[in-house]
Amino acid sequence: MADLNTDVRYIKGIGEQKAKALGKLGIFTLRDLISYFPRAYEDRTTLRPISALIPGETACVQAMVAAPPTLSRIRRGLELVKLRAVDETGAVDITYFNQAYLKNSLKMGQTYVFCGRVEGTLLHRTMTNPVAEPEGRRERTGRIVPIYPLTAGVSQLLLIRAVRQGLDACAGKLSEFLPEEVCRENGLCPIGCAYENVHFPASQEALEEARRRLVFEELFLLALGLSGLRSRRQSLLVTPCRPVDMEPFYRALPFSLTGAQRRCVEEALADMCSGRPMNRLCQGDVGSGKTMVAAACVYFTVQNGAQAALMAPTEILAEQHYRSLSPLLESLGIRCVLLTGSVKGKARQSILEQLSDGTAHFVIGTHALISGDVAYKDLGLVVTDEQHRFGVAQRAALSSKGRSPHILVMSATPIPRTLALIIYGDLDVSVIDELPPGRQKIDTFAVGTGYRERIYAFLRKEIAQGHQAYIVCPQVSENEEMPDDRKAVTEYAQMLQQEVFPDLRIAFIHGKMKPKEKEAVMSGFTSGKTDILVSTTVIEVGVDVPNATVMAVENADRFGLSQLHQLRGRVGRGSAKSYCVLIADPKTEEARQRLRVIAKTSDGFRIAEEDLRLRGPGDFFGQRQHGLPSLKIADLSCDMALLLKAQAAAEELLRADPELTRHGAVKRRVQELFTQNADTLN
Ligand SMILES: Nc1ncnc2c1ncn2[C@@H]1O[C@H](COP(=O)(O)OP(=O)(O)OP(=O)(O)O)[C@@H](O)[C@H]1O
Repeated sequence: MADLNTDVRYIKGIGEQKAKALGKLGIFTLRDLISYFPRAYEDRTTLRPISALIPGETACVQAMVAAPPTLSRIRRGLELVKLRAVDETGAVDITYFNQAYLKNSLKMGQTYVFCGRVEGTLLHRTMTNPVAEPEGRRERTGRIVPIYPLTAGVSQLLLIRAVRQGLDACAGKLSEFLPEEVCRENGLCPIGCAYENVHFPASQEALEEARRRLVFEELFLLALGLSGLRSRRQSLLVTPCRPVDMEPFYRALPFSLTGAQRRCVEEALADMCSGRPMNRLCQGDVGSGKTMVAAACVYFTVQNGAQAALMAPTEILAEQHYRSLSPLLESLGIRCVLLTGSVKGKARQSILEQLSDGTAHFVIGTHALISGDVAYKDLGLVVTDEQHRFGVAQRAALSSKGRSPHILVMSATPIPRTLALIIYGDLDVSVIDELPPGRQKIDTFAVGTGYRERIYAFLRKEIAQGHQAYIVCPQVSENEEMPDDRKAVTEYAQMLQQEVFPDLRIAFIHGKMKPKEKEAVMSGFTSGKTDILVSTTVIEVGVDVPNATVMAVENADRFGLSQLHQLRGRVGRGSAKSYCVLIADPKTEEARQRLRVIAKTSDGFRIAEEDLRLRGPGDFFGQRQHGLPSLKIADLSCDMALLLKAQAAAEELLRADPELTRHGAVKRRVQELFTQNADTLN
């Protein structure tokens, strides 16, 4: 007797080799098999007569093979099977490439259903490689057919047959685990019905119902799990910070904080005084002034007698933060040090000593800050960047270095709050929804490569007025896998210097330069000694040079929306009018659309939403997921309404039964979902 944990080899037709191939898709048991959801469907319900087949459309037709199929060998590696199929309305000529066996399996006089793209003309219809099935079989035709993601050695037909058997073997074993009232209130169909129809939909409506139930279920379990993490964190106790007079800090700033910055600071300080470890995400659009919120928290922590660490995503940024924050904080009596991978030998030793004996109050660096040999006297606060995917495991690594430090995560990706709850899991969220005063809109233009001369003239004009410019240029290479951005940048900079701007000061920077070289180039640009900085996307995040007013991006169609928004955010950081020029001859409609969106939208929120819509959540999350369970069926770009419902239902259930003691089956499912990612969530 099979159950959900039975090995897939139980299925007829799945031997060692096929089982191995299925393993690559993560399918080992019958449960995995029936939870392997289609990525799309094709509605092959309607069978048309041949006379209604229109070239260019995909359609299904029921027709009889009129004469024995012929096989011809054109050359090595190219065999054609040809046949004519007829019904009472006409004929269609069908060709198969390299499927010689069909010569004998498709038999004259028998009727089949053929599905595929119709080609040719209305007078002479043809089809190439259509799916063919004897009439009445209905595995791949005559119904809504699932389309599964495949891998080598696993075909659609194999999956369709295996899933069919899997469902038949397990149908009775799928017991309902969602509480009855949750199903009722949210109008969810029963579990067995959902699994059947998500694979083999009886109708479009049944498919919708099935998907709805499974998406809800997934988001519901996720929401429950995340709440669990959150409440576990809230049960951790730390010594509450004491309130501190922040006036000296505010007075030391060259500007007053915006209302939004102040609110974020207050939310963070309240967390730190609460007696529980802070775990807060501070979200703000590019240039909204997140660094000062961090600095305020650092000041507060050090006044409380503890140390603080700021972990930047790149060395360039770590150095920039060190340059801008240390004069401010040192003037307030806070000892700041910089610790990156390139600080070595004696210097490193000395910094490590200062951190372990507490003479250094604040350390800025890269991921090296949580590496094994760094010990702190009393680490109270870690400020980090969303790019670090700072999961529970990293937090645990840090906690072992002292008490449970407060954590503040900075993010320049403004995403809807409900989504943030999922992406950032168990973090509380603050939003800086206001830019510092005096900022002007960045004028953004998308232009073709034919405009390059005019752009150079424009750069020259801006530089003549004392401003600076960035030019970002990724390599466009035949070899998509290994674009050599370094070469692109050095050659472009050389060309500009020799042929276009012999009189201007041009520098270049890329990720593969030595840290010392990078530092020298950046400080040259920051101090105004360089007019134009040619760069790869190493300058994408966080670089802050307010005197730069032009960002030109070559091959702009190669970047995603959020990335373009980040790049554009490198200008318009002071009060001078700034410009962003996107240079591209986009080849696809999607790329054109992206450039249009970025040119007319400056609101990071809308751009993030659009990005999510255009790219789909896979890519969006691919970069950002913090070790959360991956979603099998929910699509957060269009399942938002369901997400809200699932979150509400999860909260209600937890209010009634916080430990889920009365809902053992739900609890088990949550644990299963989260233990699949046990290394990051424990
Ligand atoms: N309240 C303010 N008034 C005026 N200028 C400010 C204010 N807050 C920050 N700034 C300045 O605005 C610029 C951008 O600030 P910051 O670098 O903190 O932005 P950010 O939010 O980290 O942006 P990004 O995500 O692009 O790195 C800096 O030059 C900073 O000195």
